Amino acid sequence: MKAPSEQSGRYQSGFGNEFATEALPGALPAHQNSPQRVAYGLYAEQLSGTAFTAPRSHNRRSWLYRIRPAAMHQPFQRAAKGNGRIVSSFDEVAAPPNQLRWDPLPMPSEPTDFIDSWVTMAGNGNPQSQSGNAFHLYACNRNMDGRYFYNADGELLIVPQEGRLAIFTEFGKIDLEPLEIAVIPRGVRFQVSLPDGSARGYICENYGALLRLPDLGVIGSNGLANPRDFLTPHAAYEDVEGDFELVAKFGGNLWTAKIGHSPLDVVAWHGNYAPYKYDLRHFSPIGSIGNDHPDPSIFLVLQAPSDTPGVDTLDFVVFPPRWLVAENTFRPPWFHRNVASEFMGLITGAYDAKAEGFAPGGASLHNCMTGHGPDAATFEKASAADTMKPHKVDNTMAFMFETKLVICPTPHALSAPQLQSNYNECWNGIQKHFNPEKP
Ligand SMILES: O=C(O)Cc1cc(O)ccc1O
Ligand SMILES: [Fe+2]
Repeated sequence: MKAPSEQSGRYQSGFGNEFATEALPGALPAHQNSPQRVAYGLYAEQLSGTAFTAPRSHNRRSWLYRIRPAAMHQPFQRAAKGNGRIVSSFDEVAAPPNQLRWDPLPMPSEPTDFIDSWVTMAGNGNPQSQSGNAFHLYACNRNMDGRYFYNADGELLIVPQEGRLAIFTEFGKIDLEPLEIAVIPRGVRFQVSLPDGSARGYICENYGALLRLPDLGVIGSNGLANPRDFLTPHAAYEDVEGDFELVAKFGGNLWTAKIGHSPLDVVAWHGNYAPYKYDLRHFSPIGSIGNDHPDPSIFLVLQAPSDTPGVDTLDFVVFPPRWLVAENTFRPPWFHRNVASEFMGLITGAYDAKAEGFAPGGASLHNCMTGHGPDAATFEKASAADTMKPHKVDNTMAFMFETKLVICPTPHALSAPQLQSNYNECWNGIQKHFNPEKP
């Protein structure tokens, strides 16, 4: 049998469960958290993800039984900010109300690991006030050998677009591929390797309330993202010593500390604060079976609520393969302006509102009250389509990070060569069809 650190991910199913898992039999203490002496000479340590006094329904914490406590490392020093393009404050440039769209990031020309490859495209709020979010892209081609990372600023929602990620966390191993997502909670240490040699995707850093499954209201007790499809790893650890580096993102800055052992040394853990993954192909969409295109809130996977009921600081929404059957209806997304701001990405295929120009790995930003919707080609096609026939939107997976907060692009995003200077022209070909003589 392989050593626990060499095994690939093994999972427990459910969202926010009270999980219990041990890589060695009897490593978890029974009926208590902090015995005088822990089995196997392990140290007990609590990791809290919410205030100690948070209501039970939202309270998240886990107990970790580890070879050495997390406190054991050299002092942190300020580190270069990865590739210099990680940003956590969003007031450097005035956010334009223009529609913005970017081509995919190219793979790096130099060996670059997951952490060093982040490019912040946009965001709002800041980690110090624990509100808002940042939207990053990554494109990397090197394993994090000897490097470990944690983010004190927010939980990370990782959306791979190309190439698998092997994420070894304190809580166990997550194997992630495009069309799956992972959430790494604030504070959890991890290391990313690239089984395919390179990888590209999107990261949402959520400074606000923890992501949770939305209420389903009149939909009932099933549908959308079902809790049993969320997978949390079983405990897995490595017991290795060496000249390693622990990188922390704290207060918007990257910090680095020497560490003489792997911090992925948790032999057993229990609790409800842990990383998880979810396969977007398991999403069970709800749609219109009569007429009219519904609001995109029907595609909500996870939400980070604000203090105002019904208003979120972050909604993660997917546009999965599905049948369109609404009759006498313009079936793609309609023209619209919202109070919410929308940062979109595409994992595979094409998005049904955009015939051209929105490439897998690319991104778009439509801020609050900025007019957008189907491009001219999509409008013409869908206006003439036969809606007596069902149509399958297939081989696609687009997604949206949507927030009540204005999304400010970073200076880099506004000057990047990937910015499409002619994006707004996709609406220029829209014809005037108005004829007061012809109802
Ligand atoms: O393409 C977009 O802009 C996202 C979106 C999709 C939809 O079906 C309705 C509203 C909306 O903002
Ligand atoms: Fe929109």
